[in-house]
Amino acid sequence: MPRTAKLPSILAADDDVVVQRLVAHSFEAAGLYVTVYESGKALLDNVNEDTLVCLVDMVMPEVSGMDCLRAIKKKFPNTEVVILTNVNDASNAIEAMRQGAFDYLTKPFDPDELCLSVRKAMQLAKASRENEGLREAVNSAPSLGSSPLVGDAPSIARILKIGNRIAKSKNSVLINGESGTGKGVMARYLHSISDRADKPFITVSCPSLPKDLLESEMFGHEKGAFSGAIQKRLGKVELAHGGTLFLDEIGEMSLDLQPKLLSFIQERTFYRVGGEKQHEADVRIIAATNRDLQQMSQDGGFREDLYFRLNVLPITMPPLRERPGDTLLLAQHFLKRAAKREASPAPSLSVEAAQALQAHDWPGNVRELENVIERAFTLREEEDSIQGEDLPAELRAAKSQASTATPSLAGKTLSEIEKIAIEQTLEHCKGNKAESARMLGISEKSIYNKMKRFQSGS
Ligand SMILES: Nc1ncnc2c1ncn2[C@@H]1O[C@H](COP(=O)(O)OP(=O)(O)OP(=O)(O)O)[C@@H](O)[C@H]1O
Repeated sequence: MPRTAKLPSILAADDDVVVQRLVAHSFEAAGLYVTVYESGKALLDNVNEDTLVCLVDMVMPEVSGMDCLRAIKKKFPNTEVVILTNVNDASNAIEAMRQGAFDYLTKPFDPDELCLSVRKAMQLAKASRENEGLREAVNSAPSLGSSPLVGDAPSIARILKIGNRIAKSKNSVLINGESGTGKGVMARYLHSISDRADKPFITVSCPSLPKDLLESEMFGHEKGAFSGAIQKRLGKVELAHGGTLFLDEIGEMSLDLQPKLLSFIQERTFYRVGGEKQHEADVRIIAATNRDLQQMSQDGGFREDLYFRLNVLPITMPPLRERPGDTLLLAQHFLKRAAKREASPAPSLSVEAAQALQAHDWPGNVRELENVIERAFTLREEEDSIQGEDLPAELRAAKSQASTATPSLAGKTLSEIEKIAIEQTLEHCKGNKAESARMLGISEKSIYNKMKRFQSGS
């Protein structure tokens, strides 16, 4: 018999009654609605195109988790499947990932990790219904050597929404944001959901070359154009023909080269260095910067006309400290990625480590988080978990400062402690109730109800 059935978006199947209960409780506590079945067959009888995610035990009599996975993916490719396995079943789990499972978790599972994984799977399932092409972007587009775009903060969701429209346009995009916020990831994502996705995505890193070489890097050169130009070389503009040219750190481009780029954007024509023949290339420009180009153009450091041409479709990547809910999501993602690379189960994050990650300000944004997690994964003391001590000292210090700032909870009632936790989380999330709910592991509705109760003093 199904245990809970409010919304049909998540289905689960496990033949073990204890696991059935645990799954139902974990989801309920996280504000997610699930219907739990006692067999793979019962689940397959009930799955339909509205099902976002199925959580299936790998080993079940008659219809196994793998059978469920194959049947679901064949009939409902936009339904995501998360597999539950035993620790010693890693090779099957890897096979399941190859067959299109979204994720696998080993038993005994951590309820937070389970809910996080299922939420991510739901996010992907919803997004791929809106846009079939998104799957590649979220699950990684190997041909681009890119990262998937992970994040479900409202600010990121808004960007993804406008991103779907921006991707279809031919106009230039300017991605602003602090270093490490994922401007490059966003550029690849836009390319991967555009109708140029099967054409090249070529990056030019503007600060990496002296200005003369940058012109040749972009537009190519003819043989003998300068000493060292022993043969003709195609530029990145030509290599990107039909696709996207990503100009990283455009604010570093010299004023001498900027008119040539402007002319290319306007006319789609260019000359190779040392050449007299005009060439054409059909290229969509995406530029990124961590500098204030508008201010630079007012101060004369960047051409204003080029700024306007680039800034037709602006996107701003929010810093990680403004989307604290994404910190753990990204941390889990980097852990899973590292674990998959080594074909081992992903270690969990201890409460202490998770708190330290959330207390940190992340001046280096996602790149800094990625490095911290990679380091912790490699140096961890315990095989199956990341502890506070596995993190760099400055993160542990930030956490202990945060905890000394917390008022003592001794002598308070549970209800008072709950109130403090909710108020502090809301403050941490700048009043964002959806993010706070996710962090606290309760539903947004529970936050509203509890706040109402606190206000009425009951
Ligand atoms: N949303 C995200 N999901 C997954 N990985 C991310 C995300 N955002 C950033 N990263 C990872 O963080 C690192 C930095 O990202 P990226 O290079 O895109 O940032 P950037 O803003 O372009 O940085 P810079 O301004 O220094 O060039 C990369 O390794 C990238 O894979």
